[in-house]
Amino acid sequence: MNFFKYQGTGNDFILIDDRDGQFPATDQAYVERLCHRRFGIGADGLILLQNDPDYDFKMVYFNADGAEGSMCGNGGRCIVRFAHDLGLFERETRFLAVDGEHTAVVLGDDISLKMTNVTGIGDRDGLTFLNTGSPHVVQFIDDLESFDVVAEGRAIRYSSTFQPGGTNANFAQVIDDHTVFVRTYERGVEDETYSCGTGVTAVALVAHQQLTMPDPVSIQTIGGNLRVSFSPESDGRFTAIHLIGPAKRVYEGVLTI
Ligand SMILES: N[C@H](CCC[C@H](N)C(=O)O)C(=O)O
Repeated sequence: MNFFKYQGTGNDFILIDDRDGQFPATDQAYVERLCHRRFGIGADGLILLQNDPDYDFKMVYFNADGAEGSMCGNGGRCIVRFAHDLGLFERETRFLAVDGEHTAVVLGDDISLKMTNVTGIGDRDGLTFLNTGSPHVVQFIDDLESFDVVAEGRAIRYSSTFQPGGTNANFAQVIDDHTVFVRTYERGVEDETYSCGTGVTAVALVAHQQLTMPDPVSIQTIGGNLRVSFSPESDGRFTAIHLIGPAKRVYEGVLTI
């Protein structure tokens, strides 16, 4: 079976064309092994591109621990690039993911991915929490470079407040009046990743609501730059949310395990 490796701002994924439905998707240990950086290909997650009768394709996303995850924004941009590379559409696409319908547009090196609407930004035991397709805590701090993202993120991820599912944890530092630097501890990878698409989306919306940062918000991550545009609604919801940034094929290979 062939596989492809893609990355979006350093969030890296194994992509498999599973339109024939042959991939053993229920074998969690196998997916985990493929994502392992010593025993496998190495990736933050694995994504299947499957057929769907009503859409250009369907995205099935697994975290590096082999379990099916909630929505993945960078993975969403990568599978759009993959579908484009496979010739499934020319400029605009409509696909199905775990959180429902998404549309996306190819803009040169960038993919603009429409994210699910956000119902509001809440407070859970003093922590800012929202769901952008995946659950995210957002915390603004002053010196993000020297911050212990793994220790602090893990404490939030496993705190009783967010059980049983847990949450992703994002730490953000304001760079200027429209730019934020973000580092994320990802559930399911159980480590800091170079970038998290649903996470930076969450940070942008919180930066708008709490710090009046205007649309669009520019985001810096360890793996590169993203932009998030959105429409704030009067009832606290956000619509027309777009995550915009690069997504690239890195290599292709043949599975021998
Ligand atoms: N890397 C992903 C997030 C995956 C979500 C996953 N960590 C979970 O909560 O299941 C992104 O770009 O949005």
